[in-house]
Amino acid sequence: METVTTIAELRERLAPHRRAGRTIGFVPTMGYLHEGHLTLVGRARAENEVTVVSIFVNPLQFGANEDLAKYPRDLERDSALLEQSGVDLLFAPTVADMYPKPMETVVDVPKLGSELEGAARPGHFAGVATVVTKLFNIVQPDAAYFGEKDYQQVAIIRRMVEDLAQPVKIIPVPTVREKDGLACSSRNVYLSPEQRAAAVIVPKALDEAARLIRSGLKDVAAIEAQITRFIRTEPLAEPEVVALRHPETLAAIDTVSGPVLLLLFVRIGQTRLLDNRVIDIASENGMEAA
Ligand SMILES: Nc1ncnc2c1ncn2[C@@H]1O[C@H](COP(=O)(O)OP(=O)(O)OP(=O)(O)O)[C@@H](O)[C@H]1O
Ligand SMILES: CC(C)(CO)[C@@H](O)C(=O)[O-]
Ligand code: BAL
Repeated sequence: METVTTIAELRERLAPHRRAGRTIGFVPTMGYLHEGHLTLVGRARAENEVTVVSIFVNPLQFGANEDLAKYPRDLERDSALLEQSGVDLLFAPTVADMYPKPMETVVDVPKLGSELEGAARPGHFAGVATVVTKLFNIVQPDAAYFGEKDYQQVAIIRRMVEDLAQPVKIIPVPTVREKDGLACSSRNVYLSPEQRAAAVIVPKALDEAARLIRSGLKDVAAIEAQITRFIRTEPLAEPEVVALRHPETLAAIDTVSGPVLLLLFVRIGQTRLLDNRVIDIASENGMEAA
């Protein structure tokens, strides 16, 4: 594996691969890698001839009072993990490499980006769409891999790629979880042992919603209210977003009449945990019948 830090160097290293017509798979990350990231890398490697991973903690997607300065970083450990995983190129630019001038240009998907997690983090998704577009322009991958844990992020990136005809295939990858069900996340490291134990309420709330829907509850407001109460049974947990939505459009719905997305954004102390599940009772029943 080779590590490069500048846009020019990365383009230079990729040029021979591109001339040889090799397919390029790309995994954008903010580093402090865990099993979730390594699963994306595994998919990229299996499906492409060349694998590029980026590690860049993007200031554009952090609000003024967020954790940009304390976001966990360990490039040495990350490089070793990526090397072991068979990655070809690691792109690890500094902020000055990525943004030599203050950015004037913004890519925004304002409707999808301003609600749910976007309402709690104004400007966040414009920062994500802008850096992902810039990274796509630098790497020019055939396929890019994103975790479904960040469900709204995947929806926004898909829409951006479609609207702007960006020539890249977006591949969503299912959420990788710890043994007790908590989704792997770099920010889990912020949790004290007591908060880490409390965090299991998040995947449990996904199970509880599936149970309520399976039992025949269809009224979305009633299910959201019950899940909010369920999360609050854990005194350390404060639900910020509990939303049942259409799984493809993320549109609000009144009644469960097919597959639904439950999206959760839960604060434990200062740490916000994100999780979601698509609940599809018809297909569960179909599987039972098969
Ligand atoms: N548990 C997971 N399973 C699968 N993919 C994941 C998981 N966690 C993160 N990813 C994906 O890895 C990519 C890089 O994410 P990022 O570096 O922000 O990690 P993260 O763990 O989500 O960090 P954070 O704690 O900041 O949310 C994103 O596409 C993200 O969706
Ligand atoms: C896609 C991404 C790397 C853009 O900074 C980030 O939002 C993330 O890690 O999910
Ligand atoms: N996991 C998405 C990146 C962020 O929270 O800023």
